[in-house]
Amino acid sequence: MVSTKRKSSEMVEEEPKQKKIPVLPWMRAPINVNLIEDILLEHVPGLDPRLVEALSNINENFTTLYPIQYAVWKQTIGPGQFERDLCIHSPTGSGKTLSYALPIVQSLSTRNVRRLRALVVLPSRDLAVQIRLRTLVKSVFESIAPAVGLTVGSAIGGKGKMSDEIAQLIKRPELEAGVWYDPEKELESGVDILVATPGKLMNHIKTTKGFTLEHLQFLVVDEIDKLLGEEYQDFLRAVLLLTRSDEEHQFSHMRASQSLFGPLRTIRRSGNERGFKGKSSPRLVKMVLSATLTQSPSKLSKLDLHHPLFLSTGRYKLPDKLQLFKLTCEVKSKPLYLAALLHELKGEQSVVFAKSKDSTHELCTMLNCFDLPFKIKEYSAFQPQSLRSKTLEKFREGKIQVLIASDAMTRGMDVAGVRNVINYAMPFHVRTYIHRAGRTARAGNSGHCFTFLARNQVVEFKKLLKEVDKDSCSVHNVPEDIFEKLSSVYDSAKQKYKECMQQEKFKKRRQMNFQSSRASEGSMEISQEVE
Ligand SMILES: Nc1ncnc2c1ncn2[C@@H]1O[C@H](COP(=O)(O)OP(=O)(O)OP(=O)(O)O)[C@@H](O)[C@H]1O
Repeated sequence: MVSTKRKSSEMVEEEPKQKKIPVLPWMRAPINVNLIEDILLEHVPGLDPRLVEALSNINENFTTLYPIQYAVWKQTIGPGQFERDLCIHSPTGSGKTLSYALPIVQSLSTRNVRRLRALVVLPSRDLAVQIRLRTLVKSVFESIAPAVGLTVGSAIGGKGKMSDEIAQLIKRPELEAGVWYDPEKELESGVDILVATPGKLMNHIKTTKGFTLEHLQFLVVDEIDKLLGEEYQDFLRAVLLLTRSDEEHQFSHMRASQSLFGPLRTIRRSGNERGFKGKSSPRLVKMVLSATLTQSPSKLSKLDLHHPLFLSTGRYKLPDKLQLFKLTCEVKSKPLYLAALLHELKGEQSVVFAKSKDSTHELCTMLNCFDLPFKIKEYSAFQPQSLRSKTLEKFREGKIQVLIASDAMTRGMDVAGVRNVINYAMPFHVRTYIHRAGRTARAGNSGHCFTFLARNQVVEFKKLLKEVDKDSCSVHNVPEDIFEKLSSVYDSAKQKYKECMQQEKFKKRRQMNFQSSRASEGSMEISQEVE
Protein backbone atom coordinates (compact mmCIF):
# COMPACT_ATOMS: atom_id res chain seq x y z
CA MET A 1 0.00 0.00 0.00
CA VAL A 2 0.97 3.66 0.09
CA SER A 3 4.25 3.93 1.89
CA THR A 4 4.60 6.19 4.89
CA LYS A 5 8.24 5.34 5.47
CA ARG A 6 10.85 7.98 4.97
CA LYS A 7 14.34 7.51 3.83
CA SER A 8 16.97 8.37 6.39
CA SER A 9 18.31 11.08 4.08
CA GLU A 10 15.06 12.97 4.67
CA MET A 11 15.56 12.90 8.45
CA VAL A 12 19.02 14.43 8.32
CA GLU A 13 18.11 16.90 5.64
CA GLU A 14 19.82 20.25 6.16
CA GLU A 15 17.89 23.50 6.25
CA PRO A 16 18.26 25.14 2.84
CA LYS A 17 20.41 28.24 2.97
CA GLN A 18 18.36 31.42 2.58
CA LYS A 19 19.37 33.12 -0.63
CA LYS A 20 19.41 36.89 -0.50
CA ILE A 21 17.37 38.15 -3.41
CA PRO A 22 17.65 41.86 -4.13
CA VAL A 23 14.25 43.53 -4.22
CA LEU A 24 13.11 46.93 -5.33
CA PRO A 25 12.63 49.37 -2.42
CA TRP A 26 8.85 49.66 -2.91
CA MET A 27 8.50 45.88 -2.59
CA ARG A 28 9.93 45.95 0.90
CA ALA A 29 6.88 47.60 2.46
CA PRO A 30 3.79 45.98 0.94
CA ILE A 31 0.22 46.51 2.03
CA ASN A 32 -0.62 43.23 3.73
CA VAL A 33 -3.83 42.04 2.08
CA ASN A 34 -4.19 39.29 4.72
CA LEU A 35 -5.22 41.98 7.21
CA ILE A 36 -8.13 43.14 5.06
CA GLU A 37 -11.54 41.50 5.37
CA ASP A 38 -14.40 40.89 2.95
CA ILE A 39 -16.81 43.81 2.76
CA LEU A 40 -20.51 43.66 1.88
CA LEU A 41 -21.20 45.20 -1.52
CA GLU A 42 -23.60 47.75 -0.08
CA HIS A 43 -20.90 48.87 2.37
CA VAL A 44 -18.23 49.52 -0.25
CA PRO A 45 -17.67 53.29 -0.08
CA GLY A 46 -18.53 55.05 -3.32
CA LEU A 47 -19.54 51.93 -5.28
CA ASP A 48 -22.06 52.90 -7.95
CA PRO A 49 -25.45 51.28 -7.11
CA ARG A 50 -25.73 50.14 -10.74
CA LEU A 51 -22.56 48.13 -10.23
CA VAL A 52 -23.82 46.71 -6.93
CA GLU A 53 -26.84 45.44 -8.82
CA ALA A 54 -24.78 44.10 -11.72
CA LEU A 55 -22.50 42.21 -9.31
CA SER A 56 -25.43 40.77 -7.39
CA ASN A 57 -26.85 39.54 -10.69
CA ILE A 58 -23.75 37.49 -11.55
CA ASN A 59 -24.75 34.83 -9.06
CA GLU A 60 -25.93 34.52 -5.47
CA ASN A 61 -22.31 34.31 -4.21
CA PHE A 62 -21.56 37.89 -5.14
CA THR A 63 -22.52 39.60 -1.90
CA THR A 64 -19.11 40.91 -0.81
CA LEU A 65 -15.85 42.17 -2.22
CA TYR A 66 -12.96 39.84 -1.46
CA PRO A 67 -9.96 41.25 0.48
CA ILE A 68 -7.80 41.84 -2.61
CA GLN A 69 -10.73 43.55 -4.34
CA TYR A 70 -11.38 45.87 -1.42
CA ALA A 71 -7.67 46.57 -1.02
CA VAL A 72 -7.43 47.65 -4.67
CA TRP A 73 -10.68 49.61 -4.41
CA LYS A 74 -9.21 51.69 -1.59
CA GLN A 75 -6.18 52.56 -3.71
CA THR A 76 -8.20 53.46 -6.78
CA ILE A 77 -11.72 54.81 -6.33
CA GLY A 78 -11.17 55.09 -2.59
CA PRO A 79 -8.75 57.53 -0.94
CA GLY A 80 -5.83 56.40 -3.13
CA GLN A 81 -7.50 57.88 -6.24
CA PHE A 82 -5.29 56.05 -8.74
CA GLU A 83 -2.37 58.21 -7.66
CA ARG A 84 0.03 55.28 -7.74
CA ASP A 85 0.53 52.32 -10.02
CA LEU A 86 -0.38 49.03 -8.37
CA CYS A 87 1.52 45.80 -8.27
CA ILE A 88 -0.78 43.05 -6.99
CA HIS A 89 0.36 39.71 -5.67
CA SER A 90 -2.46 37.45 -4.53
CA PRO A 91 -3.18 33.70 -4.64
CA THR A 92 -4.95 31.84 -7.42
CA GLY A 93 -8.73 32.10 -7.20
CA SER A 94 -8.64 35.11 -4.86
CA GLY A 95 -10.59 37.30 -7.30
CA LYS A 96 -7.82 39.35 -8.91
CA THR A 97 -9.83 39.91 -12.09
CA LEU A 98 -12.63 41.83 -10.44
CA SER A 99 -10.09 43.68 -8.31
CA TYR A 100 -9.04 45.70 -11.34
CA ALA A 101 -12.23 45.42 -13.44
CA LEU A 102 -14.44 47.09 -10.85
CA PRO A 103 -12.48 50.31 -10.28
CA ILE A 104 -11.77 50.69 -13.98
CA VAL A 105 -15.44 50.34 -14.90
CA GLN A 106 -16.56 52.70 -12.16
CA SER A 107 -13.93 55.23 -13.15
CA LEU A 108 -14.95 55.17 -16.82
CA SER A 109 -18.66 55.24 -16.02
CA THR A 110 -18.73 59.04 -16.35
CA ARG A 111 -17.11 59.20 -19.78
CA ASN A 112 -19.03 61.02 -22.52
CA VAL A 113 -17.47 59.76 -25.71
CA ARG A 114 -16.45 56.18 -26.46
CA ARG A 115 -12.69 55.82 -26.73
CA LEU A 116 -10.35 52.95 -26.01
CA ARG A 117 -9.46 53.86 -22.43
CA ALA A 118 -8.59 50.59 -20.75
CA LEU A 119 -6.40 47.80 -22.03
CA VAL A 120 -6.00 44.45 -20.30
CA VAL A 121 -3.19 42.26 -21.60
CA LEU A 122 -3.20 38.53 -20.84
CA PRO A 123 -0.49 36.05 -21.69
CA SER A 124 -1.52 32.75 -23.15
CA ARG A 125 -3.80 31.41 -25.81
CA ASP A 126 -5.28 29.04 -23.26
CA LEU A 127 -6.38 31.93 -21.17
CA ALA A 128 -7.77 33.39 -24.34
CA VAL A 129 -9.82 30.25 -24.99
CA GLN A 130 -11.55 30.91 -21.74
CA ILE A 131 -12.19 34.47 -22.67
CA ARG A 132 -14.01 33.23 -25.74
CA LEU A 133 -16.05 30.97 -23.52
CA ARG A 134 -17.02 34.10 -21.63
CA THR A 135 -15.82 32.79 -18.36
CA LEU A 136 -12.87 34.91 -17.52
CA VAL A 137 -11.60 38.42 -17.83
CA LYS A 138 -13.86 39.63 -20.61
CA SER A 139 -16.90 38.07 -19.03
CA VAL A 140 -16.09 39.74 -15.71
CA PHE A 141 -15.99 43.09 -17.50
CA GLU A 142 -19.07 42.18 -19.51
CA SER A 143 -21.00 41.38 -16.39
CA ILE A 144 -20.54 44.90 -15.01
CA ALA A 145 -19.55 47.31 -17.82
CA PRO A 146 -22.92 47.43 -19.68
CA ALA A 147 -24.61 48.50 -16.44
CA VAL A 148 -22.85 51.87 -16.80
CA GLY A 149 -22.99 52.01 -20.61
CA LEU A 150 -19.48 50.76 -21.39
CA THR A 151 -18.49 48.33 -24.13
CA VAL A 152 -15.87 45.59 -23.88
CA GLY A 153 -13.98 44.07 -26.80
CA SER A 154 -11.36 41.41 -27.24
CA ALA A 155 -8.36 40.84 -29.43
CA ILE A 156 -7.19 37.36 -28.70
CA GLY A 157 -5.35 34.52 -30.38
CA GLY A 158 -7.22 31.79 -32.23
CA LYS A 159 -8.98 31.25 -35.49
CA GLY A 160 -11.47 34.13 -35.33
CA LYS A 161 -11.57 36.33 -38.42
CA MET A 162 -9.41 39.43 -38.17
CA SER A 163 -12.07 41.41 -40.05
CA ASP A 164 -14.72 40.54 -37.41
CA GLU A 165 -12.36 41.61 -34.69
CA ILE A 166 -11.64 44.91 -36.46
CA ALA A 167 -15.36 45.52 -37.03
CA GLN A 168 -15.88 45.15 -33.30
CA LEU A 169 -12.94 47.41 -32.37
CA ILE A 170 -13.31 50.20 -34.91
CA LYS A 171 -16.50 52.06 -35.74
CA ARG A 172 -16.67 53.18 -39.36
CA PRO A 173 -18.59 56.30 -40.29
CA GLU A 174 -21.95 56.03 -42.03
CA LEU A 175 -21.78 56.82 -45.72
CA GLU A 176 -23.40 60.20 -46.18
CA ALA A 177 -24.93 60.71 -49.65
CA GLY A 178 -22.42 58.23 -51.00
CA VAL A 179 -19.51 60.48 -50.03
CA TRP A 180 -16.93 59.32 -47.54
CA TYR A 181 -14.45 62.06 -46.96
CA ASP A 182 -11.28 61.83 -44.90
CA PRO A 183 -12.14 58.35 -43.63
CA GLU A 184 -9.16 58.03 -41.30
CA LYS A 185 -10.30 61.02 -39.32
CA GLU A 186 -13.72 59.53 -38.80
CA LEU A 187 -12.67 56.13 -37.51
CA GLU A 188 -13.58 55.70 -33.86
CA SER A 189 -13.18 53.07 -31.23
CA GLY A 190 -16.06 50.64 -30.88
CA VAL A 191 -15.00 49.69 -27.36
CA ASP A 192 -14.11 51.37 -24.08
CA ILE A 193 -12.23 48.39 -22.70
CA LEU A 194 -10.11 45.93 -24.62
CA VAL A 195 -8.90 42.53 -23.46
CA ALA A 196 -5.99 41.43 -25.63
CA THR A 197 -3.17 38.98 -26.00
CA PRO A 198 0.20 40.55 -26.87
CA GLY A 199 0.39 39.16 -30.41
CA LYS A 200 -3.05 40.36 -31.46
CA LEU A 201 -2.49 43.69 -29.79
CA MET A 202 0.68 44.22 -31.79
CA ASN A 203 -1.17 43.27 -34.98
CA HIS A 204 -3.77 45.95 -34.36
CA ILE A 205 -1.18 48.54 -33.38
CA LYS A 206 0.75 47.92 -36.57
CA THR A 207 -1.98 47.34 -39.13
CA THR A 208 -5.49 48.32 -38.03
CA LYS A 209 -6.51 51.73 -39.26
CA GLY A 210 -8.09 53.80 -36.55
CA PHE A 211 -6.74 51.65 -33.73
CA THR A 212 -5.10 53.99 -31.30
CA LEU A 213 -3.91 54.02 -27.74
CA GLU A 214 -3.90 57.80 -27.53
CA HIS A 215 -6.82 57.91 -25.08
CA LEU A 216 -5.65 55.05 -22.93
CA GLN A 217 -6.04 55.70 -19.21
CA PHE A 218 -5.58 52.23 -17.76
CA LEU A 219 -3.18 49.45 -18.60
CA VAL A 220 -3.59 46.14 -16.78
CA VAL A 221 -1.08 43.37 -17.25
CA ASP A 222 -2.36 40.12 -15.78
CA GLU A 223 -0.01 37.19 -15.10
CA ILE A 224 2.82 39.68 -15.26
CA ASP A 225 5.57 37.18 -14.48
CA LYS A 226 4.68 35.25 -17.62
CA LEU A 227 4.38 38.34 -19.76
CA LEU A 228 7.79 39.56 -18.69
CA GLY A 229 9.21 36.44 -20.32
CA GLU A 230 11.29 37.05 -23.41
CA GLU A 231 8.83 36.45 -26.21
CA TYR A 232 6.21 38.89 -24.96
CA GLN A 233 8.31 41.95 -24.39
CA ASP A 234 7.65 43.69 -27.68
CA PHE A 235 4.14 44.68 -26.77
CA LEU A 236 5.19 46.29 -23.53
CA ARG A 237 7.73 48.51 -25.24
CA ALA A 238 5.19 49.48 -27.87
CA VAL A 239 2.40 50.30 -25.42
CA LEU A 240 4.68 52.32 -23.17
CA LEU A 241 5.98 54.22 -26.15
CA LEU A 242 2.59 54.93 -27.63
CA THR A 243 1.03 56.07 -24.39
CA ARG A 244 3.79 58.32 -23.21
CA SER A 245 2.55 61.84 -22.74
CA ASP A 246 5.54 63.47 -21.20
CA GLU A 247 6.31 66.49 -23.41
CA GLU A 248 10.02 66.23 -23.01
CA HIS A 249 9.85 62.79 -24.59
CA GLN A 250 7.39 63.76 -27.26
CA PHE A 251 9.84 64.19 -30.11
CA SER A 252 11.96 61.15 -29.43
CA HIS A 253 8.76 59.16 -28.93
CA MET A 254 7.39 60.30 -32.27
CA ARG A 255 10.59 59.45 -34.03
CA ALA A 256 10.79 56.04 -32.41
CA SER A 257 7.14 55.18 -32.94
CA GLN A 258 7.35 56.36 -36.53
CA SER A 259 10.09 53.89 -37.25
CA LEU A 260 8.35 51.10 -35.33
CA PHE A 261 4.84 51.55 -36.62
CA GLY A 262 5.19 53.55 -39.81
CA PRO A 263 2.43 56.06 -40.36
CA LEU A 264 0.32 54.71 -37.50
CA ARG A 265 2.01 56.72 -34.79
CA THR A 266 -0.19 58.34 -32.19
CA ILE A 267 0.19 61.56 -30.27
CA ARG A 268 -1.18 61.70 -26.74
CA ARG A 269 -4.04 64.06 -26.12
CA SER A 270 -3.92 66.60 -23.33
CA GLY A 271 -4.81 65.80 -19.73
CA ASN A 272 -8.31 67.23 -19.60
CA GLU A 273 -9.42 65.25 -22.62
CA ARG A 274 -8.40 62.07 -20.86
CA GLY A 275 -10.19 62.98 -17.67
CA PHE A 276 -7.26 64.10 -15.54
CA LYS A 277 -8.30 67.53 -14.42
CA GLY A 278 -5.62 70.12 -13.83
CA LYS A 279 -2.77 67.99 -15.11
CA SER A 280 -1.20 68.76 -18.41
CA SER A 281 0.67 65.49 -18.73
CA PRO A 282 -1.40 62.74 -17.21
CA ARG A 283 0.24 59.44 -16.83
CA LEU A 284 -1.16 56.08 -17.78
CA VAL A 285 -2.35 54.20 -14.68
CA LYS A 286 -0.84 50.72 -14.58
CA MET A 287 -1.93 47.70 -12.60
CA VAL A 288 0.11 44.51 -12.82
CA LEU A 289 -0.88 41.24 -11.20
CA SER A 290 0.20 37.71 -10.53
CA ALA A 291 -0.22 34.81 -8.12
CA THR A 292 3.49 34.13 -8.47
CA LEU A 293 5.02 37.54 -8.84
CA THR A 294 8.59 37.89 -9.94
CA GLN A 295 10.79 39.94 -7.62
CA SER A 296 13.45 40.49 -10.20
CA PRO A 297 14.31 44.21 -10.17
CA SER A 298 15.50 44.14 -13.76
CA LYS A 299 12.27 42.59 -14.98
CA LEU A 300 9.96 44.78 -12.93
CA SER A 301 11.73 47.97 -13.89
CA LYS A 302 10.73 47.32 -17.52
CA LEU A 303 7.18 48.21 -16.52
CA ASP A 304 8.15 51.79 -15.79
CA LEU A 305 5.76 51.86 -12.82
CA HIS A 306 4.89 55.21 -11.31
CA HIS A 307 5.50 55.43 -7.55
CA PRO A 308 4.32 51.81 -7.29
CA LEU A 309 2.34 50.43 -4.40
CA PHE A 310 2.73 46.76 -3.63
CA LEU A 311 -0.37 44.87 -2.44
CA SER A 312 0.62 41.41 -1.36
CA THR A 313 -0.49 38.33 0.55
CA GLY A 314 3.10 37.24 1.15
CA ARG A 315 5.77 35.59 -0.96
CA TYR A 316 3.95 32.48 -2.20
CA LYS A 317 0.60 31.51 -0.82
CA LEU A 318 -1.85 28.71 -1.46
CA PRO A 319 -5.61 29.16 -1.09
CA ASP A 320 -6.68 28.91 2.58
CA LYS A 321 -9.07 26.01 2.13
CA LEU A 322 -6.73 23.85 0.08
CA GLN A 323 -5.68 20.56 1.71
CA LEU A 324 -2.43 18.98 0.59
CA PHE A 325 -1.68 15.26 0.34
CA LYS A 326 1.19 13.15 -0.93
CA LEU A 327 1.28 9.58 -2.19
CA THR A 328 4.55 7.72 -2.43
CA CYS A 329 4.61 4.62 -4.59
CA GLU A 330 6.70 2.46 -6.90
CA VAL A 331 7.02 3.93 -10.38
CA LYS A 332 5.63 0.75 -11.94
CA SER A 333 2.42 0.89 -9.93
CA LYS A 334 1.81 4.61 -10.41
CA PRO A 335 -1.00 4.27 -12.99
CA LEU A 336 -2.66 1.72 -10.71
CA TYR A 337 -2.47 4.06 -7.72
CA LEU A 338 -3.88 6.90 -9.78
CA ALA A 339 -6.77 4.76 -11.02
CA ALA A 340 -7.46 3.71 -7.41
CA LEU A 341 -7.33 7.31 -6.18
CA LEU A 342 -9.75 8.47 -8.88
CA HIS A 343 -12.03 5.57 -8.04
CA GLU A 344 -11.90 6.59 -4.40
CA LEU A 345 -12.83 10.16 -5.35
CA LYS A 346 -15.97 8.73 -6.97
CA GLY A 347 -15.97 10.85 -10.09
CA GLU A 348 -15.54 14.22 -8.32
CA GLN A 349 -14.36 16.88 -10.77
CA SER A 350 -10.58 16.40 -10.87
CA VAL A 351 -7.66 17.67 -12.90
CA VAL A 352 -4.66 15.37 -13.21
CA PHE A 353 -1.38 16.95 -14.27
CA ALA A 354 1.08 14.84 -16.24
CA LYS A 355 4.69 15.69 -17.04
CA SER A 356 4.35 16.56 -20.70
CA LYS A 357 1.96 16.62 -23.63
CA ASP A 358 3.09 13.11 -24.52
CA SER A 359 2.48 11.62 -21.13
CA THR A 360 -0.89 13.40 -20.95
CA HIS A 361 -2.05 11.34 -23.90
CA GLU A 362 -0.46 8.13 -22.70
CA LEU A 363 -1.85 8.51 -19.19
CA CYS A 364 -5.34 9.22 -20.46
CA THR A 365 -5.20 6.14 -22.70
CA MET A 366 -3.96 4.02 -19.81
CA LEU A 367 -6.64 5.20 -17.38
CA ASN A 368 -9.38 4.54 -19.89
CA CYS A 369 -8.17 0.93 -20.09
CA PHE A 370 -9.33 0.45 -16.47
CA ASP A 371 -12.94 1.09 -17.49
CA LEU A 372 -13.56 3.37 -14.54
CA PRO A 373 -17.18 4.45 -14.07
CA PHE A 374 -16.69 8.07 -15.16
CA LYS A 375 -15.48 10.08 -18.14
CA ILE A 376 -11.75 10.79 -18.43
CA LYS A 377 -10.40 13.01 -21.22
CA GLU A 378 -7.08 14.55 -22.11
CA TYR A 379 -6.52 18.29 -22.42
CA SER A 380 -3.15 19.19 -23.80
CA ALA A 381 -1.31 21.42 -26.21
CA PHE A 382 -1.27 18.51 -28.69
CA GLN A 383 -4.93 18.97 -29.40
CA PRO A 384 -6.36 21.63 -31.69
CA GLN A 385 -7.77 24.56 -29.80
CA SER A 386 -11.32 23.83 -30.97
CA LEU A 387 -11.18 20.35 -29.44
CA ARG A 388 -9.70 21.70 -26.23
CA SER A 389 -12.47 24.27 -25.97
CA LYS A 390 -15.12 21.56 -26.38
CA THR A 391 -13.45 19.35 -23.79
CA LEU A 392 -13.25 22.22 -21.34
CA GLU A 393 -16.88 23.11 -21.89
CA LYS A 394 -17.96 19.52 -21.20
CA PHE A 395 -15.78 19.44 -18.12
CA ARG A 396 -17.35 22.66 -16.96
CA GLU A 397 -20.82 21.18 -17.51
CA GLY A 398 -19.86 18.07 -15.53
CA LYS A 399 -20.14 15.77 -18.57
CA ILE A 400 -16.46 14.92 -18.16
CA GLN A 401 -15.32 14.22 -14.61
CA VAL A 402 -11.55 13.85 -14.97
CA LEU A 403 -9.29 15.95 -17.13
CA ILE A 404 -5.74 14.81 -17.78
CA ALA A 405 -3.84 17.98 -18.49
CA SER A 406 -0.45 19.29 -19.33
CA ASP A 407 0.78 22.57 -17.90
CA ALA A 408 -0.93 24.52 -20.68
CA MET A 409 -3.92 24.22 -18.37
CA THR A 410 -2.38 25.74 -15.31
CA ARG A 411 -2.64 29.48 -15.43
CA GLY A 412 -5.76 31.51 -14.97
CA MET A 413 -8.27 28.79 -15.75
CA ASP A 414 -11.41 29.11 -13.75
CA VAL A 415 -13.62 26.02 -13.71
CA ALA A 416 -16.03 26.10 -10.81
CA GLY A 417 -16.52 22.83 -8.97
CA VAL A 418 -13.03 21.35 -9.41
CA ARG A 419 -12.57 19.46 -6.13
CA ASN A 420 -9.22 17.81 -6.72
CA VAL A 421 -5.94 18.56 -8.39
CA ILE A 422 -3.65 15.58 -8.78
CA ASN A 423 0.01 16.04 -9.57
CA TYR A 424 0.72 12.73 -11.23
CA ALA A 425 4.07 14.22 -12.08
CA MET A 426 5.57 16.29 -9.31
CA PRO A 427 6.06 19.89 -10.46
CA PHE A 428 9.67 21.03 -10.36
CA HIS A 429 8.98 24.67 -9.66
CA VAL A 430 6.97 26.11 -6.83
CA ARG A 431 5.20 28.43 -9.28
CA THR A 432 3.98 25.47 -11.30
CA TYR A 433 2.78 23.84 -8.09
CA ILE A 434 0.86 26.97 -7.11
CA HIS A 435 -0.77 27.45 -10.49
CA ARG A 436 -1.74 23.78 -10.76
CA ALA A 437 -3.07 23.58 -7.20
CA GLY A 438 -4.94 26.83 -7.79
CA ARG A 439 -7.36 25.13 -10.19
CA THR A 440 -9.22 24.02 -7.06
CA ALA A 441 -10.16 25.75 -3.80
CA ARG A 442 -11.10 28.84 -5.76
CA ALA A 443 -13.27 31.71 -4.56
CA GLY A 444 -13.17 30.60 -0.92
CA ASN A 445 -14.18 26.99 -1.69
CA SER A 446 -12.34 23.98 -0.33
CA GLY A 447 -10.28 21.58 -2.43
CA HIS A 448 -7.56 18.94 -2.39
CA CYS A 449 -4.18 18.73 -4.03
CA PHE A 450 -2.60 15.27 -4.23
CA THR A 451 1.00 14.84 -5.33
CA PHE A 452 2.51 11.52 -6.42
CA LEU A 453 6.13 11.12 -5.39
CA ALA A 454 8.82 8.68 -6.26
CA ARG A 455 10.96 7.94 -3.23
CA ASN A 456 13.79 10.08 -4.51
CA GLN A 457 11.46 13.08 -4.84
CA VAL A 458 10.38 13.23 -1.20
CA VAL A 459 13.11 15.64 -0.10
CA GLU A 460 12.65 17.83 -3.14
CA PHE A 461 8.92 18.04 -2.47
CA LYS A 462 9.51 18.99 1.13
CA LYS A 463 11.66 21.89 -0.01
CA LEU A 464 8.98 22.95 -2.44
CA LEU A 465 6.37 22.96 0.34
CA LYS A 466 8.61 25.15 2.48
CA GLU A 467 8.47 27.78 -0.22
CA VAL A 468 4.71 27.98 0.28
CA ASP A 469 5.10 28.05 4.04
CA LYS A 470 3.97 24.47 4.63
CA ASP A 471 6.03 22.34 6.96
CA SER A 472 4.39 19.09 5.99
CA CYS A 473 1.55 17.50 4.13
CA SER A 474 -0.51 14.43 4.99
CA VAL A 475 0.21 11.04 3.48
CA HIS A 476 -2.80 9.74 1.62
CA ASN A 477 -3.54 6.03 1.64
CA VAL A 478 -5.80 4.64 -1.05
CA PRO A 479 -8.43 2.32 0.52
CA GLU A 480 -7.26 -1.27 0.38
CA ASP A 481 -10.43 -2.77 -1.11
CA ILE A 482 -10.35 -0.38 -4.08
CA PHE A 483 -6.65 -1.00 -4.59
CA GLU A 484 -7.12 -4.79 -4.51
CA LYS A 485 -10.04 -4.61 -6.93
CA LEU A 486 -8.08 -2.60 -9.48
CA SER A 487 -4.88 -4.63 -8.95
CA SER A 488 -6.75 -7.65 -10.25
CA VAL A 489 -7.43 -5.93 -13.59
CA TYR A 490 -4.10 -4.08 -13.85
CA ASP A 491 -2.43 -6.68 -16.07
CA SER A 492 -5.30 -6.75 -18.55
CA ALA A 493 -5.46 -2.93 -18.51
CA LYS A 494 -1.74 -2.78 -19.34
CA GLN A 495 -2.25 -5.25 -22.16
CA LYS A 496 -5.12 -3.18 -23.56
CA TYR A 497 -3.00 -0.04 -23.28
CA LYS A 498 -0.15 -1.59 -25.23
CA GLU A 499 -2.54 -2.64 -27.97
CA CYS A 500 -4.04 0.87 -28.13
CA MET A 501 -0.60 2.46 -28.41
CA GLN A 502 0.42 -0.06 -31.07
CA GLN A 503 -2.66 0.71 -33.10
CA GLU A 504 -2.01 4.39 -32.80
CA LYS A 505 1.58 4.01 -33.92
CA PHE A 506 0.43 1.93 -36.86
CA LYS A 507 -2.10 4.55 -37.91
CA LYS A 508 0.43 7.31 -37.59
CA ARG A 509 3.01 5.49 -39.60
CA ARG A 510 0.56 5.53 -42.42
CA GLN A 511 0.20 9.24 -42.23
CA MET A 512 2.31 11.44 -44.44
CA ASN A 513 3.76 13.60 -41.72
CA PHE A 514 4.66 10.75 -39.43
CA GLN A 515 7.87 12.49 -38.45
CA SER A 516 6.08 15.12 -36.45
CA SER A 517 3.59 12.74 -34.90
CA ARG A 518 3.23 12.24 -31.22
CA ALA A 519 4.35 8.62 -31.40
CA SER A 520 7.76 9.52 -32.76
CA GLU A 521 8.26 12.38 -30.32
CA GLY A 522 6.63 10.72 -27.35
CA SER A 523 8.47 10.41 -24.11
CA MET A 524 6.68 7.09 -23.55
CA GLU A 525 6.88 7.79 -19.87
CA ILE A 526 3.68 5.87 -19.10
CA SER A 527 4.69 3.07 -21.45
CA GLN A 528 7.84 2.58 -19.44
CA GLU A 529 5.85 2.58 -16.22
CA VAL A 530 3.62 -0.21 -17.41
CA GLU A 531 6.40 -2.30 -18.99
N1 LIG B 1 -16.52 39.11 -4.78
C1 LIG B 1 -16.74 37.89 -5.22
N2 LIG B 1 -17.77 37.15 -4.73
C2 LIG B 1 -17.99 35.89 -5.18
N3 LIG B 1 -17.24 35.26 -6.11
C3 LIG B 1 -16.21 35.93 -6.63
C4 LIG B 1 -15.90 37.28 -6.22
N4 LIG B 1 -14.82 37.69 -6.90
C5 LIG B 1 -14.46 36.68 -7.70
N5 LIG B 1 -15.28 35.63 -7.55
C6 LIG B 1 -15.18 34.32 -8.22
O1 LIG B 1 -13.94 33.75 -7.79
C7 LIG B 1 -13.38 32.97 -8.84
C8 LIG B 1 -11.90 33.32 -8.98
O2 LIG B 1 -11.76 34.65 -9.45
P1 LIG B 1 -10.56 35.04 -10.45
O3 LIG B 1 -10.53 34.12 -11.63
O4 LIG B 1 -10.64 36.48 -10.69
O5 LIG B 1 -9.32 34.69 -9.51
P2 LIG B 1 -7.78 34.99 -9.77
O6 LIG B 1 -7.23 35.50 -8.49
O7 LIG B 1 -7.61 35.83 -10.99
O8 LIG B 1 -7.24 33.51 -10.03
P3 LIG B 1 -5.99 33.03 -10.99
O9 LIG B 1 -4.75 33.62 -10.41
O10 LIG B 1 -6.03 31.56 -10.87
O11 LIG B 1 -6.30 33.54 -12.35
C9 LIG B 1 -14.23 33.25 -10.08
O12 LIG B 1 -15.06 32.14 -10.30
C10 LIG B 1 -15.04 34.47 -9.72
O13 LIG B 1 -16.31 34.45 -10.33
